[in-house]
Amino acid sequence: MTEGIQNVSQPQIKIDNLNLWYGEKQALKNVSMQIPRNSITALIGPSGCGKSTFIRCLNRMNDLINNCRIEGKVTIEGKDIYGPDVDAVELRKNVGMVFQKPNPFPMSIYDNVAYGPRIHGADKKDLDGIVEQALRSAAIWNEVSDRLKSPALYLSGGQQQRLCIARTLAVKPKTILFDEPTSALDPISTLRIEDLTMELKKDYTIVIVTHNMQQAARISDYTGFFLMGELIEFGQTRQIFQNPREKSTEDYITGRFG
Ligand SMILES: Nc1ncnc2c1ncn2[C@@H]1O[C@H](COP(=O)(O)OP(=O)(O)OP(=O)(O)O)[C@@H](O)[C@H]1O
Repeated sequence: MTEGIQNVSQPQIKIDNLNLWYGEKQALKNVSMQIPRNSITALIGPSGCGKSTFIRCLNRMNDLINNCRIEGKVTIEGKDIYGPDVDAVELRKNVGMVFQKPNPFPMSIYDNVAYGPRIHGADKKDLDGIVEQALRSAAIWNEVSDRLKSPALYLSGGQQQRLCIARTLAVKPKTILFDEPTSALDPISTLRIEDLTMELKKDYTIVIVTHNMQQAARISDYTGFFLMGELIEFGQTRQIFQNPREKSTEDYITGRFG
């Protein structure tokens, strides 16, 4: 990797020499990155370059995949998340994830948001407040406050995605991973999620995988460009888009390949 942001003081997430194999196939090659807190980091690159694989390493989602082997170190808030004493369920509470396709549970709007806090032992009397707060933070409260008991699957795709964000916020993570959160949404819903993401960075550290260059340029503070499992370039978004150091970065963001 070329010069980028090498030494962030107290990064929220620090990745050192991360390598990952699916069976014989190496999907991540020696990736190092430091992600500052309360920032948005966009990960871009052509299909199959390892963006989703990388983001899944940050909350150990790859643990769930057979024949997946990981080497290297991922530290979040100073703690090695692959250390022997780490509880992956607890980790995923702190490092929430929102997926490409909105995936509400087949239950009411209220129960979708209350689900996580209930599992983690929230007091029943606190649940109404937690649910309302999460729905407000995800900018959907005004649209659903009068029908909290109706099925989440009745909501539009954009509303479902904001509900999924509310569900993630309800367990009070510090970091949120977004894996192409708007690729299934129309342009208006996309802009709403983008505005929401920028709002959320006040309180959270956000990492977002996106195929949408305008989105990365619009909302992120830092951008990492991946190519065939390698992090080719990582730096401030403005620098990556206006003055990339690597020719392959420039080719990608100007649409010459990918
Ligand atoms: N569970 C798996 N088993 C085997 N190979 C996998 C698995 N998941 C991903 N891969 C392979 O790892 C490589 C990286 O995939 P990944 O999904 O991380 O790329 P990506 O950059 O997120 O792609 P896209 O933009 O298309 O979502 C690809 O070659 C993919 O086929």
